[in-house]
Amino acid sequence: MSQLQDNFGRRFHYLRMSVTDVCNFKCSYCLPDGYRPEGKPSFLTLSEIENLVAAFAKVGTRKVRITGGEPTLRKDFTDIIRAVADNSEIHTIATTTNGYRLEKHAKEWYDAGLRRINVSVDSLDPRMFYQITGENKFDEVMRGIDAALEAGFERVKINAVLLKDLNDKDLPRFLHWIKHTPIDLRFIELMETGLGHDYFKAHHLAGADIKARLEAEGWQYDQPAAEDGPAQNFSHPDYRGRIGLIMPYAKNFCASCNRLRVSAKGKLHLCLFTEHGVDLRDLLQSPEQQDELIARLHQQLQQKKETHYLHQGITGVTQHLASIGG
Ligand SMILES: Nc1nc2c(ncn2[C@@H]2O[C@H](COP(=O)(O)OP(=O)(O)OP(=O)(O)O)[C@@H](O)[C@H]2O)c(=O)[nH]1
Ligand SMILES: C[S@@+](CC[C@H](N)C(=O)[O-])C[C@H]1O[C@@H](n2cnc3c(N)ncnc32)[C@H](O)[C@@H]1O
Ligand code: SF4
Ligand code: SF4
Repeated sequence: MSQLQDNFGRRFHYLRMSVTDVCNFKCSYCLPDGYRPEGKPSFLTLSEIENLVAAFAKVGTRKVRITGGEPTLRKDFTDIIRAVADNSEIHTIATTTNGYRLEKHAKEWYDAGLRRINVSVDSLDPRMFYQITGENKFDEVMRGIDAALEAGFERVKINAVLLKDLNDKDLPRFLHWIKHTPIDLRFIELMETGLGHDYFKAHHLAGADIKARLEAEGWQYDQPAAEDGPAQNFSHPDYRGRIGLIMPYAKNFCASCNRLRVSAKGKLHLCLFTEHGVDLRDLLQSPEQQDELIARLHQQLQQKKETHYLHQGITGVTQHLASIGG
């Protein structure tokens, strides 16, 4: 079966699969008022997830990231990991989490087959962490990261969204942390979302400023491997950790796009900022629908645009990133 490819020659081997919209944090740039259910939510079931992953694996997906909302709030989160791990075509299983349940479950998730974990930590100052996330859980999250490092994960990455007038003084603390700790720290430029226009205006900070500071301090740009996504990575001989910058407003950011997204309600999103999602759920009900599902994926890929339209303030259907998993 042929690999998923778009009209710009980009190949898609990475699926970001959202499994819930629910979240227990209130990050000011994402869900400032917390999660608000719209009616009775009905998220992908385990068997729908199995059918989805099987079809994507058949057309070249080798990496699956389980995301959300907060994916670890799913009671069957460990079963989801196991179901993805059971597919021998998937070589990398990752998740992105706020770290809230990590301390208790890191080992269990590792044993189920999870190999990479990205944890969101927007500030190393506990008070600022509370101010940004709406949860006074800094110590728990940091203990969770220690538990992940001990459990043997291949990669532990930390995501921090760059926020003007909030965490923009935190770089020295972050650098101090990764001097002796083998984590990959990533600074993500704040992206505008449908509900985040004013917040974006107030707090957007260009990643290029951080890049210039890092280069001045001897951090070196790592040449990307062929399968790498849009982050720019840097390393330094005096530091055990590395730094990545995700700068979606930078020129050519989308040229290395290698990922597709499926929402917790089973919609395919060709871009983080697509105009609409395409329902896949009707074709997730039985393994026998796989060929039809694959045909829909190939057909949809022809519609994928070359880039996002964020520079024009067009955020598509994405009201906040919790609705699509970031
Ligand atoms: N605009 C845009 N932002 C992205 C893309 N991929 C990741 N991001 C941003 O980076 C955030 C963190 O991504 P993660 O969930 O940690 O995953 P990742 O960057 O794919 O991580 P790796 O698989 O470790 O490279 C996302 O929630 C988005 O905010 C992308 O393709 N486009
Ligand atoms: C939507 S969350 C889902 C997973 C999990 N709840 C977490 O926070 O890690 C995924 C990532 O998106 C990032 N994110 C959310 N809204 C964003 C925005 N407007 N701009 C940039 N990154 C954003 C978060 O910081 C987080 O690292
Ligand atoms: S960024 Fe993650 S933890 Fe924060 S509100 Fe959004 S989904 Fe929840
Ligand atoms: S903004 Fe859209 S096209 Fe660009 S890298 Fe992200 S998902 Fe791909």
